[in-house]
Amino acid sequence: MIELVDLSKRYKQTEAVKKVNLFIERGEIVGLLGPNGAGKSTLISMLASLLEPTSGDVRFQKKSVLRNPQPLRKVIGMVPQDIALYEDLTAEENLHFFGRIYRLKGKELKKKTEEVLEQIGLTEHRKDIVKRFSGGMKRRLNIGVAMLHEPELIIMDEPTVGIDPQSRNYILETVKRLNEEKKMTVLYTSHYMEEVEFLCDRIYILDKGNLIASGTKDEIKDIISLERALSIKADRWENEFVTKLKGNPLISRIHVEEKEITVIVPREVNMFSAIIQIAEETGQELNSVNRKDPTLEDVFLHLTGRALRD
Ligand SMILES: Nc1ncnc2c1ncn2[C@@H]1O[C@H](COP(=O)(O)OP(=O)(O)OP(=O)(O)O)[C@@H](O)[C@H]1O
Repeated sequence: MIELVDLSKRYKQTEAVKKVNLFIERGEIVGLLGPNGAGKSTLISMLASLLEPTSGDVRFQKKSVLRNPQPLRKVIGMVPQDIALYEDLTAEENLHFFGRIYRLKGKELKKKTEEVLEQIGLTEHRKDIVKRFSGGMKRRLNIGVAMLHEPELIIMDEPTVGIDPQSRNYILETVKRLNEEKKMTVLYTSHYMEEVEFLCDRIYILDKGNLIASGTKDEIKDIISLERALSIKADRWENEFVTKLKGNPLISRIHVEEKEITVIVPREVNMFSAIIQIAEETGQELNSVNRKDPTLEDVFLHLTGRALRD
């Protein structure tokens, strides 16, 4: 359906996107994963022909859209990161307003508005002023606006940032449902691994403007099949314990959080006893040491040496 070919964007000093190649097939949910500043917003703005690339091409049904973006624009619904709604209007009034921009009117506009309110779970709040909505409700309405003209492809730029868990789940379920029932193709960007793992058929991982991995979840997790991730848990860390782990030559990657340390080690090495020994030597009390099934988060740590949300 859509193909990006060697797509790049440079803003003065910053190379925000570097020669990215990516494709989206009809009916897929594709995840674009990367930490803040990785270039996700820049990439999807170029894909939606809202931003001109420095070089490379965007193709829709095998034709370049750079000179002729209209056919692509017609089938795209874009959910921006920033909420774009009229705060003093009700949910329904907002949908009517944006519906008219999409040239919907009369009975059709009414019908689409009702359908969208139902899909985003805001039917009961249709007459409420948006100003009084929670952050999560506003986001849901923002998604509703992008769905009014029944886009074939919906692009969502981190739609769950800064909202409560309940709204977040609601949004994730809605995306799944739209894909299954309406056969909507979805490009979903996020820096939350678990969202992408839950939703997406295929995943692209972007870091500092470069695509560093792509494939199905299993393919991506296979990247670290020669290694394994171990989780070490404790209430607090002794500095010396952490220093010794960091200095251990068998540990290729380490990520330290308040109560959990994740280490990546070669598959054939039995690190359990070594970790317990280091703990004994340094007076570190441990709650547990467990082998973890690799998550996409671990893959990112493996590939970049950094955690996604550092
Ligand atoms: N208009 C702009 N002018 C100059 N630099 C920019 C502009 N927009 C983005 N950048 C830079 O390009 C890089 C990629 O930014 P982008 O917003 O695409 O990343 P992102 O992955 O979407 O991150 P976030 O989740 O924080 O939005 C960053 O270094 C950013 O500072």
